[in-house]
Amino acid sequence: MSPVAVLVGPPGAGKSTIGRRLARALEVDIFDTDAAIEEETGRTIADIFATDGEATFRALEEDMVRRALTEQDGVVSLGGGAILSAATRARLSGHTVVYLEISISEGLKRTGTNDARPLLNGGDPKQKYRDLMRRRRPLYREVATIRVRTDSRSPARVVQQLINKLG
Ligand SMILES: Nc1ncnc2c1ncn2[C@@H]1O[C@H](COP(=O)(O)OP(=O)(O)O)[C@@H](O)[C@H]1O
Ligand SMILES: O=C(O)C1=C[C@@H](OP(=O)(O)O)[C@@H](O)[C@H](O)C1
Ligand SMILES: [Mg+2]
Repeated sequence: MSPVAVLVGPPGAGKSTIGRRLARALEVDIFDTDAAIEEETGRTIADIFATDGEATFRALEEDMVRRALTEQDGVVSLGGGAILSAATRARLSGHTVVYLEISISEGLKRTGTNDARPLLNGGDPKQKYRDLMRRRRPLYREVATIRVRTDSRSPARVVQQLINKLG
């Protein structure tokens, strides 16, 4: 089994939202690795970060992505930091991987100020998002086979663009 598309990109790019809508449009299942981790552990991502730390979350995430890539045949949405794992990047090779691109200013607007994304909490969110993009942009580009810009595009238009590109 292999997903029809795997969505990657920074927080706020729309991986979860576009994943759901794309799956509906293609009439396939959606599998969001963050939601699956929360379901399997019975805990929120924020709680895992706060109690066990980022390294524990990354290990759970790496394993969930590994299973998703072999067990799912619909749309798979990853968390924004999943591509930090070299093993995950290697496993993405050969898959249809969509990089949902977003500007820093729009990404910040979409993630806003809430507790759902522990990585952007505390300190200066703008600086955090900038640092995150500096480190990750080359990794998103490395794994992507398709790129779609999401700035000033409604979710419906992003999905339409994506369907055109997926062919
Ligand atoms: N193309 C878009 N235009 C405007 N808002 C969007 C778009 N895509 C997603 N959003 C909004 O941005 C927020 C973050 O989206 P989400 O799908 O959770 O992103 P991700 O999973 O990549 O972090 C949500 O409130 C969502 O409704
Ligand atoms: O960028 C990151 O490191 C993270 C992004 C989150 O997912 P989204 O990208 O769906 O917000 C979630 O996996 C976790 O909070 C860590
Ligand atoms: Mg998400």
